[in-house]
Amino acid sequence: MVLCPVIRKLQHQWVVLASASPRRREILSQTGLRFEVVPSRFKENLQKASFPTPHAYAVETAKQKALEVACRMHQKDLRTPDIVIGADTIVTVGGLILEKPVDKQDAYSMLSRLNGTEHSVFTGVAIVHCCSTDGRLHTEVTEFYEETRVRFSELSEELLREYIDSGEPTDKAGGYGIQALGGMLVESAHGDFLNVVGFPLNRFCRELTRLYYPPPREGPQQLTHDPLPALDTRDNLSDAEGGGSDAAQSQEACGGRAEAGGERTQAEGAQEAASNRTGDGPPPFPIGLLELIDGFKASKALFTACKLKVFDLLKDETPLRASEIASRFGAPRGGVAQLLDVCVALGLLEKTRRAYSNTDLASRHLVSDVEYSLHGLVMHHNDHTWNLFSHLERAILAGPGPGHTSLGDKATHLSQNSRDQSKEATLGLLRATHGLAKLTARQVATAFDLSWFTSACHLGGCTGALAHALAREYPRLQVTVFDLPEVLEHVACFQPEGRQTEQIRFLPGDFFTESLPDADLYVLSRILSDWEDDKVHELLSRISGSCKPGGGLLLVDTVWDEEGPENATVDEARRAARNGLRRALDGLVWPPRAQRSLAEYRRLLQRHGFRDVAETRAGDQLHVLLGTRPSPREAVPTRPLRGRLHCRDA
Ligand SMILES: O=c1[nH]cc([C@@H]2O[C@H](COP(=O)(O)OP(=O)(O)OP(=O)(O)O)[C@@H](O)[C@H]2O)c(=O)[nH]1
Repeated sequence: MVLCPVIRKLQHQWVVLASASPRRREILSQTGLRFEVVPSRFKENLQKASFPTPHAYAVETAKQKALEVACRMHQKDLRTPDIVIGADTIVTVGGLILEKPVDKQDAYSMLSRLNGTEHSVFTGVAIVHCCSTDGRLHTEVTEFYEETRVRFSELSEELLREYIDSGEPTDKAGGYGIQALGGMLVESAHGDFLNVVGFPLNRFCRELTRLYYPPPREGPQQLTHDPLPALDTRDNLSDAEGGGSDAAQSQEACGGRAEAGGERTQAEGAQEAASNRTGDGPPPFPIGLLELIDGFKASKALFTACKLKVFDLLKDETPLRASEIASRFGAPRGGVAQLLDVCVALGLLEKTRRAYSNTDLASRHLVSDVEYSLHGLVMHHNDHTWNLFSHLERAILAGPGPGHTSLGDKATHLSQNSRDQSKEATLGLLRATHGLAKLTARQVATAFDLSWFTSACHLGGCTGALAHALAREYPRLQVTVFDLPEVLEHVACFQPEGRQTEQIRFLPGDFFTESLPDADLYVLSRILSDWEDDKVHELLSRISGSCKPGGGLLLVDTVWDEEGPENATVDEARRAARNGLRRALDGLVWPPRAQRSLAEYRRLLQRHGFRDVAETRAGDQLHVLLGTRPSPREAVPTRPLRGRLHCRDA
């Protein structure tokens, strides 16, 4: 029986469910819809960290599952389904995304995390309308997600073990099936029950209704196809290539109009435009805009928790209650408990049985004395950047120009103005830059094979984070860190213990006025973008003058024309856009940095006598160029360890 009228509208459409989940098949078949099942081969391996929210990740995975099936069917059958439906269910707790457990141990750690606490279940769904013109597949994607809040009661170890032994957790997101034995674990569920089971049926029907019965004066979205008879289940669609797919593959093969996750569908745009034109009813709730309006509060909560050293208090892994944490600060419990709960919601803390502990993310980066701590960076933003941005309007209205004292004059690179800074301020800046430098140091050190250099000089090398990575990668290399005396007087506390210390020496000096130490390889990391052209030429000509034939210059910096790598995946393109946004935001309060394009950096190196300029990336934000001074006999080969040689000069 078909209760939902919109399902009747689909009676003559060829509908495909791109899922191997028996639960999804069962739920969807309850609508009376006739559909075929073609399990997706999309490998669920999108970078979770690159998504702003867990549900954006689930939606994008659902979309890629559906697109992979649409493309495969189009290619193999030369018959295109009308509609392909994909879904992905995840569980989120304490900032972590849990999918299906890989084994019993994984199931145990998932269920232990969920024990006695509340978590969210998100199912992302993509409805892909397909049509084929001139042999090309065109797709129109509608995507949405549903959230259900589920609370587990306090469960005994024995119960968890028995439940895991039942085998039920294996193919279930978060390691439990609410519809079966797992129902015993659940104290309460707020929201759509079927959403937890794997498919938010109610929301699905509402979305179809919205698509097929749009508001008055907006004609229904017409997709004209030859009606095809609905077919029976056909799990094994042949595929000569075999294997799975990834995001880039499915988008490219489709050649369609699939948008990146989180963006509005055309139908939503049309609906909003229609309601704006006619004034019928309120426009759609602008959730993205409201998140943007509130975004600063989340940053400030993180800053405050770092300032209070909440994550340091919890670093020894003994969970503490709000009252215990409050008493360490000598503060009333109420406000502290609220801050801690906000940190839980932000994925920085976990809360179990009313006690708080650090998430992995916080243990790794927010404790002040761990190897990859970003605590210094957070404090720098709290103590300086925050104030600068509160004067943003003044900075913009005053604008650049003669006599312009930009708000951020004091915050540029250490080597420019550290003489003016108090010791505490210098130390704060060193902590901020050290954290970031450590995170990228290994990628920079291995961007090219530098093993034939025996001595390197890192100009403006600050705390020696990159020097240590170079020494670790190249045991024959002696590295000199050359920086201002007032910088080097603070670096002792940043030095790790270990063998590489013998390979490194710190030499005080000013690279504009004093002779540069001898070295085969000079390194400049994030220096040139702090200086205007005349100073850059001065510095490069000094390096070129000191560099022996066969020696090299390794240049590391951000570039303004970043577009992500060639054939960038959706993730990479998004990251590049975010880096651009970050730079643009900084440009609002700091004096405009001398951002250069990759081609400009390459030309700068060439102009100062460096040849065979090779270029690659190090992580998300940095580009690395290596140029060599020609030796009289032969050019020194440059071999990237990874990545591609994008440009080689004759
Ligand atoms: O309470 C329950 N929670 C979750 C489930 C089932 O868990 C899986 C979730 O995994 P995923 O979304 O990746 O889907 P797959 O099973 O891998 O199938 P696809 O081919 O669509 O990727 C899902 O099957 C839920 O039904 C449950 O049963 N109960």
